[in-house]
Amino acid sequence: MRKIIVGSRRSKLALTQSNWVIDQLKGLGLPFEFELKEIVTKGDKILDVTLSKVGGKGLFVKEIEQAMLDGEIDMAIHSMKDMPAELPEGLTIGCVPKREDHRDVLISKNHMPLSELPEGAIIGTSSLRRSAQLKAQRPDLQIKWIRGNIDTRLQKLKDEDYDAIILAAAGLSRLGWSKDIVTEYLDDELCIPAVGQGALAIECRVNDGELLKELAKLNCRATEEAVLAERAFLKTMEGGCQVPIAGYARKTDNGSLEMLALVGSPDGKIIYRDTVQGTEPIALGEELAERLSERGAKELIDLVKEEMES
Ligand SMILES: NCc1[nH]cc(CCC(=O)O)c1CC(=O)O
Repeated sequence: MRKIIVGSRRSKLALTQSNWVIDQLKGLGLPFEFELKEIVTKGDKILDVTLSKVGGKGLFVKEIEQAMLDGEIDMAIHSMKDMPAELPEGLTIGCVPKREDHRDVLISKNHMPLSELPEGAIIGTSSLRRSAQLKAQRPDLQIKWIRGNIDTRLQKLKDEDYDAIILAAAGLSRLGWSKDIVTEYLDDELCIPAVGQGALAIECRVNDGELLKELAKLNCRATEEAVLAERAFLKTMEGGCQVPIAGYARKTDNGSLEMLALVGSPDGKIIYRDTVQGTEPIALGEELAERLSERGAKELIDLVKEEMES
């Protein structure tokens, strides 16, 4: 029986996700043995620097991808939202399992929802997307960067002067946290999630036909289509992660796809958002990107990029 080497970051979330996928694949009776191999990435080593300053998204993914291209590992499980818009040549997302809850949640010290937090309350997040959307609703809020894994952030909320933090619902539930710790689920009106949030990406080599054929058994078509639309949007916007950018697509009851997206300024003063419906995922994501661009989102992105570079 072929042994599939699964590369994983060493974080608790990454290991949990990797083991979950392996269990699912075993449950589906795949004709493979699996072995988990831990890989310590650059992103895990520099946890005290703001993500967008050290190369952003690709950081956690790149070294694992290199190991796959080098044949040291055969597949890897990533949080879809950590995946850059484009994959290196030779690699592909072979399977997208069913999406978890896509929403962000607010967890506040005194269990006060966003609307009741006191004037000037301190919110912990290091996501421009989250801070821009919160500031758009509540310009008085103070954003204080917070880094570290999910458990660390929850501990910092207890120990430090944050009034609340924002986390992804999916990460919390995968790590086994009860829904009771959530103060408020942020709906799409309040905070559109990151592209891919709540979904997983199983990455492997394009030419590994044997593995690809078997991975298809765990694929969720509805999630795959939603993620295709969201990632087409991301790619067309060329946002990088210096710019608040959000996108979420879902299948509607009539079988078509509905997608909403947002691009904004980091201070939340400028927000472009729109929604489209359609049937072809990639075209849908591109259409939304073009619509936002026409209204000024592209100039905003270029402006923020220029400011970052100067
Ligand atoms: N930003 C880091 C990150 N990458 C993936 C998740 C878990 C949620 C997911 O898989 O979408 C998280 C934690 C968070 O944002 O709270």
